[in-house]
Amino acid sequence: MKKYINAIVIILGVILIDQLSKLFIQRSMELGDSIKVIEDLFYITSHRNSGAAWGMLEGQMIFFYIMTVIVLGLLVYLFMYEAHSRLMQYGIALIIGGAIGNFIDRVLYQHVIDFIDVYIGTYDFPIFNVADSALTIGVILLFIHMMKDFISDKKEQKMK
Ligand SMILES: CCC[C@@H]1OC(=O)[C@@H](C)C[C@H](C)CCCCC(=O)CCC[C@@H](CC)/C=C\C=C(/COC)CC[C@@H](O)[C@@H](O)C[C@H](O)CNC1=O
Repeated sequence: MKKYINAIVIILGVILIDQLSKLFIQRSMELGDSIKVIEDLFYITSHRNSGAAWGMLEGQMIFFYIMTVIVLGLLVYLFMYEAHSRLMQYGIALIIGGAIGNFIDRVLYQHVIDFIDVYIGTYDFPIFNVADSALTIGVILLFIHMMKDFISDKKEQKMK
């Protein structure tokens, strides 16, 4: 039962922070406005994206609705029947929160509000948001969990 409470707190927390940050950007910045936070590294730039990462599948809202519902269904199943480690539970909760955060934008505005603008060297990484960050961190946690599983399986095989 505790794992559900932790997950619900994480999911609601991600959605709240994501939606509040997007609301702030909508209310206090014009589209295209950019505020320097750290010179040549980190800017807050008001941006909209009607696609997925890197603007893929621009405007394909029906695809995004279907994809997100499938992703969410899969993740809930995984969480209920396969998530035994906290790492996996937290990873899945972060991805669910991020997916819902962007889903709310897509349903309300048919685009996603982005504002985190970072430069890696001279490369201007695609502008993203809190939901994307939660999604990406969740994906990384799941990946670490899978690697740990893989390594421990290898060790067990060696001991046999
Ligand atoms: C992060 C997933 C993207 C997010 O997927 C979602 O919503 C999910 C729930 C539903 C999609 C309909 C389906 C996922 C497609 C897979 C995908 O896209 C593979 C991506 C890999 C990823 C590693 C996991 C890299 C990183 C991306 C970026 C940096 O993220 C920190 C760039 C973000 C900017 O392009 C920004 O404009 C994007 C905009 O905010 C809309 N966001 C989405 O579509």
